[in-house]
Amino acid sequence: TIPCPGPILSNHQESKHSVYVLVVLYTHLTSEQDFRLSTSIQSSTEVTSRWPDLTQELSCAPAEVESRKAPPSLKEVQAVQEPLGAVEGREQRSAAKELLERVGSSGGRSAGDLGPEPEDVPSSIEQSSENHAPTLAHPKGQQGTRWVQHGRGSVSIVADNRRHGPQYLMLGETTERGGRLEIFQPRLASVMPEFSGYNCGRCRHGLTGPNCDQRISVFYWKFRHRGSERAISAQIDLLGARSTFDELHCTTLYLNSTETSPIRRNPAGNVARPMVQRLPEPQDVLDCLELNAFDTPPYYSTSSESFRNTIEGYSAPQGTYDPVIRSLHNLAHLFLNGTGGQTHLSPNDPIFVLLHTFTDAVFDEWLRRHQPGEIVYPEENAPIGHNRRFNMVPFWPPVTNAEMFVSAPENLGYSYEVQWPVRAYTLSEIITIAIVAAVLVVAVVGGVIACAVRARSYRSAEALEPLLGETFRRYSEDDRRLDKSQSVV
Ligand SMILES: O=C(O)c1cc2cc(O)c(O)cc2[nH]1
Repeated sequence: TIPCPGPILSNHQESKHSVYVLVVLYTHLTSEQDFRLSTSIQSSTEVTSRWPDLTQELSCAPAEVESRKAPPSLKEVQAVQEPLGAVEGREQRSAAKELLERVGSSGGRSAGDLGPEPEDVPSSIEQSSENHAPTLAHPKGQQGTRWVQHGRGSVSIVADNRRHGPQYLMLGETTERGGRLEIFQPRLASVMPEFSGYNCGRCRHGLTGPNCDQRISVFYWKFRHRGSERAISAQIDLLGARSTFDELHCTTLYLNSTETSPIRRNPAGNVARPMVQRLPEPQDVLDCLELNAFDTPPYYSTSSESFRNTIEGYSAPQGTYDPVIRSLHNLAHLFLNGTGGQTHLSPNDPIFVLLHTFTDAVFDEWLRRHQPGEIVYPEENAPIGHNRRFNMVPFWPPVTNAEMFVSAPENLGYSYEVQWPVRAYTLSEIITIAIVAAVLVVAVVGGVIACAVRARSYRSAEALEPLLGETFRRYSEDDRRLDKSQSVV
């Protein structure tokens, strides 16, 4: 029996750093009963939550995982994203408070374990006319992160009121109660650095064992050459039989669902969609790595010439957006043809981890090659949750997209040992190279011949030299004689 890959995995928003995602998820499981999330309204924009001291944890290996008190679920975190717009005017303030308190109470807060009590109560909650999201005004007219150190660290929650994109169509709709449906994006602040995918329990991230000197490795699914589908399918079968995966019943993903269903998989079996019967190839990876722009408006699945959208797989590998194309990450998902091909279920298939580890490796390689600053990450107008300072929902503790827009070896404590394929030359490049090489050969050979001919003519000139010298001497003697005679005159 193959174990489920950790808890019921949510694919609500896939992370760019899959390994990090795992760390966070395992961390969720390792949270002990003294885990607490104390939420209080520090101000309209701040909520402080505390984390237990987990320094006594031996390891974050899943085998040792025990979950006694769950951290807040996505639903609970989303409680603060509920429609503030459904209530209006003065009601908004108390509604905001209620929503935030609901997160606090559902997150395990208990008397005596509370973080600092609220100091400020929001003075106002303003509805921005420009933004989709209501603006929670900081009482002191500023936004900032407030840090409270405790064990693994505490977080403060700050609101980032930058505009988000219009992709979520439900927003702004009138609800049955007559209010307007809005999403309040809490945009939570960072946790302590060692918690952000770095300190997985007692040892540093990537290390385990009694002395923390044993390295942890994760495998990844590397895309292979054209025609490797059959071989790959056979290897995929090693991760569980296709179609009937009877021994592994994972809870289906819909939150709070208790239903279970087998994982299904039939790689390359989607005859109705031949385009997804093939896998991405190394050249596709190389092509997407060459894209310079991290993202382009509208920062969505329709973006063109965007590395993000290309590695995601909504563009051709060279970057051009085409609605019928599926490539790279998406193509691999759809190739699996079953649980792994459905956005809301795919993390339940263990192969998800391997695919996302490789996707993360490509992203990391792109960061290494292009060395972008966070400035290239869209600051606003990306879909909800995807602005630079927005949080990667549903991960908790919160981490912003900017914080994960960093190279793994230098910042996150892990690295990939991937041998990136070398780019094959195109026909026109081969012809150009051939012509240049031919011209060079002609030039070199011509030069050598010219030198040889010259050397030869020098040698023959030298052979004549004594004769010529003699002649000149005689002439000069004649001249001297002539000069003398002239001077006498
Ligand atoms: O249709 C797609 O492009 C598609 C399916 C699918 C499934 C999945 O789990 C993903 O993470 C992405 C994805 N894209």
